[in-house]
Amino acid sequence: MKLNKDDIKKALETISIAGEGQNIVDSGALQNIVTFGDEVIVDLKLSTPALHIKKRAEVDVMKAIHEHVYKKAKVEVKISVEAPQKKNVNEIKGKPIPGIQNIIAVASGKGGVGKSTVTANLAVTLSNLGFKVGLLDADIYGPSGPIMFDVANEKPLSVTKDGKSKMKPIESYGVKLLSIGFFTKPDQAVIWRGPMAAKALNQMIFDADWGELDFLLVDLPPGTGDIHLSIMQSMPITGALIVSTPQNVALADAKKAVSMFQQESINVPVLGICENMAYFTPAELPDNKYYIFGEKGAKYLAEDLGVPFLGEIPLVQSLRESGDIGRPAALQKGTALSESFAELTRNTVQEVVNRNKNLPPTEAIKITTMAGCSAVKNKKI
Ligand SMILES: Nc1ncnc2c1ncn2[C@@H]1O[C@H](COP(=O)(O)OP(=O)(O)OP(=O)(O)O)[C@@H](O)[C@H]1O
Repeated sequence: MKLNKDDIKKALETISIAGEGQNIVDSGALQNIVTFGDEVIVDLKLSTPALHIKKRAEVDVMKAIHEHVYKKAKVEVKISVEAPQKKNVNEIKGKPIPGIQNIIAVASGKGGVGKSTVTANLAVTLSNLGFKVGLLDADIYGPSGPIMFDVANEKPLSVTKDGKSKMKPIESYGVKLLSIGFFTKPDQAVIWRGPMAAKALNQMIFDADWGELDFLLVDLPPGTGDIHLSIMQSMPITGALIVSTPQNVALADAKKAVSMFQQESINVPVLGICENMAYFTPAELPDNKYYIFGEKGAKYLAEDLGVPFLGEIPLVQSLRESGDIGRPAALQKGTALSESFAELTRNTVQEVVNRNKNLPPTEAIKITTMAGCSAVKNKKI
């Protein structure tokens, strides 16, 4: 007697794994059927290691083949178990924002290392490459977005979208910008700290008319504090980019920032580390490099932590000047500086692509516990 695989498959469509609604063919549990004369081997893949469910599946398969195909068939059932990955229930993730494909948080740990300068230049370089880019300046301690984009005197207007009043980001050099700086005077910044700042940020995230964006860059305040948590609770961050100088004190804080994003309860993929102020080259000695803050410290840190190194930006007077006059230096094409930013941008985009290919899409997870917050505070970093 030669057994027919289609008959066996049909027979197996009559049974299901305990606790699952679909039959074992439709549910994907059936992996393979092999026949030799009156012998048949059925491969099943189950999502549970529970012994009684495995036993029941084995018996059901035998019964179905004996009843529907051939009652003297010699049946062997091979069962493998592949448990679905457990979700971290304490994970801190906010709601996705419709229309926004990727959200990149730019963090530094230490203040003054050039996080905002790197973010602004990354934003204009992405925009020049044809991406739709937004920048949320969430640095409540020193919002510099409005100055760096030469829009310090502007105020976001209110527009009506789908019957709701929304804040319209200010557009400059092709980048849509919202900054806590639009709503504060420099000497008032302190009042925005804490819950008020978190509330204002939420409005800039959800009550703003960002439209369609390929990338929303979020310029975080220095450190690893409450604002970081509140941003991560508010929106699903695709990945984090860490900026550091090669100096030891900055590297120690950059390490803390990496560690914060990699906390189990936060679990934001770190796209990589960018080394800012990597070296100084005087205009009159273009071949000389002076490692004022140390040599390749951030590169070595990235290697140590097993995260990508995204690029190095030199210490250049014109970069500081361009920030102060509100015209990001990367806009000036064909310079060594714009090439450094182009390299950083290419690597960052590549890491976002890798991240989206290898990891599940960012999900909206409701916060049901504050475990994440205490975990951050308790973790030795
Ligand atoms: N590579 C560079 N070459 C020259 N100047 C730089 C460079 N990077 C940043 N700067 C200057 O250093 C200063 C601090 O930079 P920036 O404000 O970007 O730092 P930050 O890390 O965002 O600071 P904060 O602590 O406010 O978040 C600014 O005056 C900026 O113009």
